[in-house]
Amino acid sequence: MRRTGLCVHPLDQFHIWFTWAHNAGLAEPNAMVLATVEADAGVRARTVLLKGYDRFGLRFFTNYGSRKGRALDADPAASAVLPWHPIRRQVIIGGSVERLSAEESDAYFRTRPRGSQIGAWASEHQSSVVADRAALDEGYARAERRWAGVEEVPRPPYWGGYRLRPTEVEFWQGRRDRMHDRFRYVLESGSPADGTWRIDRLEP
Ligand SMILES: Cc1cc2nc3c(=O)[nH]c(=O)nc-3n(C[C@H](O)[C@H](O)[C@H](O)COP(=O)(O)O)c2cc1C
Ligand SMILES: Cc1ncc(COP(=O)(O)O)c(CN)c1O
Repeated sequence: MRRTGLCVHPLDQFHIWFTWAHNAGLAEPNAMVLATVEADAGVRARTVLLKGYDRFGLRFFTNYGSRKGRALDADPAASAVLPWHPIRRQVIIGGSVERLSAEESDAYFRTRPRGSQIGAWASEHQSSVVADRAALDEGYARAERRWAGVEEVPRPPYWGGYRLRPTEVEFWQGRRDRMHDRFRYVLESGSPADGTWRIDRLEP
């Protein structure tokens, strides 16, 4: 990797890499490990699916009442890792999240298969303890009956998206002898979409 070959904006560079990862046939190139801060439990990470991105940030969807949802609403700081092992690449994004608008969340929810839409209603309290599989299946059947005959299952009020607004983005390309290429974009001034980004090469 060469400094001169990098895009001025990290999300433009991300687009090139994401397209490459997609075309390389990786199983789930949009799977990203999202770390959040919890008031009493430190840091916690889990995988979510990246469902869209632009210069404003990266969008993912979840249950706002889940463990991650509550963590993010109390402290919006977050970091996401896209681990593209087969192509020896990694992207790390740091920043803070904001909720998407109801319209943006509605628009995405409408694209989900009906079964997943029902599932969101059945998993109202995502991340809380459930007695057993039977209780889950009953909940799914109840939600199915509730929306039977309704052509478009509405988005549950507790379900929607977040945008991770980047302030730092690192691109990592594995190379021989552990002498990897690493370039980090840091937002120096302005907003993520149209601010000024500094680019530094890092030691591997
Ligand atoms: C590949 C993969 C993708 C996932 N994508 C999502 C997602 O987009 N949204 C989501 O809420 N959970 C997703 N999950 C489940 C989460 O990892 C997690 O178990 C769940 O959201 C509860 O997390 P929490 O208790 O930290 O809130 C995914 C899991 C895997 C393995
Ligand atoms: C619970 C949950 N919610 C949301 C998603 C996001 O993906 P999709 O909208 O494609 O279901 C996933 C993907 N694994 C998931 O497991």
